[in-house]
Amino acid sequence: MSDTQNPETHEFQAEVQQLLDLMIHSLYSNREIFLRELISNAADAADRLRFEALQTPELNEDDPEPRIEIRVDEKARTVSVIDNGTGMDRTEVIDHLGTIARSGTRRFLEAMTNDERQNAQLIGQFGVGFYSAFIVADKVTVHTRRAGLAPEDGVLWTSAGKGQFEIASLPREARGTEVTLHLGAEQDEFLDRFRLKSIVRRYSDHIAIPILIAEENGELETINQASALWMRPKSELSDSDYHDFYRQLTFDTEPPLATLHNKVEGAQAYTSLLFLPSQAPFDLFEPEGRSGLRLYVRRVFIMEDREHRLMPRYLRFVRGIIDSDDLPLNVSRELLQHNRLIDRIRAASIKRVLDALERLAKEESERYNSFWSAFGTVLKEGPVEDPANAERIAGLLRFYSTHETSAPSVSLADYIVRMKPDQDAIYYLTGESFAAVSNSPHLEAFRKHELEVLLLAEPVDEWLTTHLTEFDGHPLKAIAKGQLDLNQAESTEPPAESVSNLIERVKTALGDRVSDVRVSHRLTDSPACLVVDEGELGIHMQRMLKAAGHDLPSQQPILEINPEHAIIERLAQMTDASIDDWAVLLFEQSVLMEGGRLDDPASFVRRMNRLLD
Ligand SMILES: Nc1ncnc2c1ncn2[C@@H]1O[C@H](COP(=O)(O)OP(=O)(O)OP(=O)(O)O)[C@@H](O)[C@H]1O
Repeated sequence: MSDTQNPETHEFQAEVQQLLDLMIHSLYSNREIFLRELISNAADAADRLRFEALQTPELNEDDPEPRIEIRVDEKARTVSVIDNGTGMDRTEVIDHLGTIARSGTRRFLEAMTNDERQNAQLIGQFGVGFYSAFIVADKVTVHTRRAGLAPEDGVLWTSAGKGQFEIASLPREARGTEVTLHLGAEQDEFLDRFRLKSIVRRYSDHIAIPILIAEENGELETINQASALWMRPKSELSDSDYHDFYRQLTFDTEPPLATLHNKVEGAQAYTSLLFLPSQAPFDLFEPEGRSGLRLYVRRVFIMEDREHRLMPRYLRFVRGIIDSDDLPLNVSRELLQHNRLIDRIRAASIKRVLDALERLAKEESERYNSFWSAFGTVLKEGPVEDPANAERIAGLLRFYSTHETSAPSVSLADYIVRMKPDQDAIYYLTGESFAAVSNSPHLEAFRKHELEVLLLAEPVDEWLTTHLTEFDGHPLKAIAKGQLDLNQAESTEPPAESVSNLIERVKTALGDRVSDVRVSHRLTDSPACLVVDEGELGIHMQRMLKAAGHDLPSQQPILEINPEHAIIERLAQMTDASIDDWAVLLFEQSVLMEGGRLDDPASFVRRMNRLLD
């Protein structure tokens, strides 16, 4: 290419080089995916152009039909992927093909392991795209021209993937991008058209744009189906059609747990094709995770639903597409925010997903449990985010309980079936970790009375329980809050005088560390525990909020002591000054049992040693 001008050499951003090196090593056994990635970029560029041309029809020039072409040159040992999409201008080439703009790729680098298979899956999920070309090529050139610019504005990008790339001006008549791979030694299999076609069919069959290959005699053959799969009638589609489409959409290697394909006719027509994945993507909990549905209007790709307008955040694991016949093609993000049509599509889609989950829970509880272990934490955001559906979502929740400690598989309905005849609430305990809640002293009285308690140890549980206050007419009650009267008779008896005296002395010793000290009716084996008043934030919740930087009004817990415990009996008889140490120690023990931290651990140790001495 002798007529290039203004050549410049640029360094790759450090992470790009790192990514390239890692990718070449870890994906070698899966190297055919480079073609999927290049085709996917070409299709994205075509989609973008279609969208931009709605506003600016001139961008189509006189070539409005999108297409992707694969060309092989056996002599030069090159494979090219050519599109007539948006193309790139010089700045875009430098920005997009020299840096890693997306934070997802950075996280991919962090998540990389030494395990090749895992990395291949990872890379699939992150879709690191363009750079995968270097797995099979020892040199890559990109010749591109931005739609709407003059042929002289064409740009040539060249790199051997070794730290640098060159960029130069090179006129290009055709709009769009041509990526040419100069195959490395031993990559001749990718000169075989038959092999290329089978890769395209495997990975890119449902790309809604024709993918053509130039045969040796120059004739063009269309390789893929090139139709929007979701527009075909259900009866024509097999499970494997859906799976292939799902794989292309999500790069997920596992087939989906459920596929929901619906065509809604009538006043508002739209088609939705929704998938419930069977495994969680890596970025499920990232604020900018690539979750979300894709919105189409009459087969034209409009945008990804990053703002969760089509599907709420607590269902962000649902993948798929919505294709509306009635939205305007020039729909903008702002318009999406306030659109009754979108509201209706959203409500109907939520309903479809909840229906499907209920069906799965009822008919295939084991698969539902595996769904739960992948996405349960996300679904627990539901009652907070979507109060209108809170009761339905609550029915889908699963928990550990004192009845079932091996897996979180207890539903609220299961719990209700096991309730005692006079039991008036669904009991639960929240805390820092499963170990902390399942060994908590708060459970002692419940164990004694054989009352089941749900054990909640995820951070989201604190929010969940502030919003989910009843289920099926039964209130949910935190067992670490308020007074507990499981056995009315016991609690009405006034404490013995020695115990009342002890309580007064402990109160004095603890000062403003506690708001009260009282006799407990929830302990059998432990000497003391901490509780908060009904209506106050739980101890664990207070700690989480403080850790997140919230300024909370100080709420001191209540220390409850168990007068039947040997230590308390002994303390009640004690008269010397060491009672102060004992009081503080009881308090500190109780903080530790809650999974909390001591403000002054050194004093705790000294105090304990004094008493042991
Ligand atoms: N054929 C193309 N036409 C126009 N722009 C392209 C083309 N190929 C790549 N690009 C630009 O380069 C960017 C980087 O591509 P790359 O494949 O590395 O990541 P991506 O496509 O953004 O992400 P992913 O592949 O994970 O979806 C793209 O976002 C796009 O802006």
